[in-house]
Amino acid sequence: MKPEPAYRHGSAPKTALLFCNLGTPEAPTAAALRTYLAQFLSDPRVVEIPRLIWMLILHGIILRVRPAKSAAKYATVWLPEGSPLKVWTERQSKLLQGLLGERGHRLSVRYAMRYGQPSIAAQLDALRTEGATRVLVLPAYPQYSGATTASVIDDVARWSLQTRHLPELRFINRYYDQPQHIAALADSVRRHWAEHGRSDKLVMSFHGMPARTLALGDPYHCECLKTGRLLAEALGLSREQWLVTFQSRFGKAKWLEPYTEPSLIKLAQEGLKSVTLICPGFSADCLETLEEINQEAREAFLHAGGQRFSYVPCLNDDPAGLRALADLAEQHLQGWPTREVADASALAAQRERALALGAKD
Ligand SMILES: C=CC1=C(C)c2cc3[nH]c(cc4nc(cc5[nH]c(cc1n2)c(C)c5CCC(=O)O)C(CCC(=O)O)=C4C)c(C)c3C=C
Ligand SMILES: [Fe+2]
Ligand SMILES: [Fe+2]
Repeated sequence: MKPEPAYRHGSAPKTALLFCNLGTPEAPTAAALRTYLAQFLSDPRVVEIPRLIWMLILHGIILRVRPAKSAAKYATVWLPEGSPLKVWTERQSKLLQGLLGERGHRLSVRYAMRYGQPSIAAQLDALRTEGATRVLVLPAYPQYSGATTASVIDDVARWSLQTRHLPELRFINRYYDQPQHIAALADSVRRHWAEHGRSDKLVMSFHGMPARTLALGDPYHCECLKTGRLLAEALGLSREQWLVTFQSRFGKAKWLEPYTEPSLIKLAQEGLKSVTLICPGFSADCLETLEEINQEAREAFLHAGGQRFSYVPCLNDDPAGLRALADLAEQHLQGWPTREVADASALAAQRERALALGAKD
């Protein structure tokens, strides 16, 4: 166990919000991708193949081939400030801090990445040093899956195994069906249609998962389908006007179906002329939405005979999306009095009492 700040009598409880996203490479280079993919793909929550066999495949084949290919894709979406996923996640956490502050909450908001920097452990250490005694962990995934949400919880648990004086911990497992979240998504589609025109179909593409995880009890597939239904209902779409698909298949095994790109090609070949794409499983734009959807899938649809492909950005810094996250945080902060103004005299009296009892300050 690592050394910790000395215990201080009479410190006021302090609450923090830790906003955790997946993580991203430090640069769009093969070397940075190798480091990132090695950590990401070694997580047994992400690849559920017997360890020894998987480590041989990962280090013998994948980490020799994929880094350069993925780096080239990242280079097409990289921003002057860095990886889109990191730029958005950092901005979301700052805006969330401001929004909760405006609502009168005194709490510190930090973001962390499950893979790469800033790590969950480093941010939890920093919060402990700041004196946080209560931490609400918000994984930036609307739908729960073992590969994402549970992996964030694993990482917090790993940190807690090394920590003596633990803060109270709470976790938000999902928010896909929160009415404010669905309303923010629906509004973003309506605004997009007002600006770019409506299409024949709305395709909602979610990150895929191996199909077997559904049979093994992962709720992700159900939560994606329900997100699709709720969003379609909010937009007043009839059943033939929308479709849920799954992207980002990895490896040869069967993943959740229907797959996004083959579905778009089939739709175009059947005569569909225009399509609107949205990725409601991603809280921020990243490689998977900007490159795989807005570049690759767009090209596949147009090449197969489609005429118009329009992409609705993720909620990113959308004010309604952030208000939904702030509402969600407030709901889960209940019972933790973040609005309580620390009463200096009560605190001083508490310290006096502790000293009178002979406790060391
Ligand atoms: C190998 C298995 C993978 C599983 C299972 C998986 C699940 C999963 N991932 C996300 C969200 C994101 N994934 C992103 C990138 C990405 N995902 C995988 C593999 C699996 N994901 C890889 C190898 C990569 C890296 C890029 C590449 O080489 O293709 C990202 C984008 C990160 C970025 O830097 O922009 C996100 C976000 C979810 C939600 C999910 C399961 C529900
Ligand atoms: Fe992924
Ligand atoms: Fe991808």
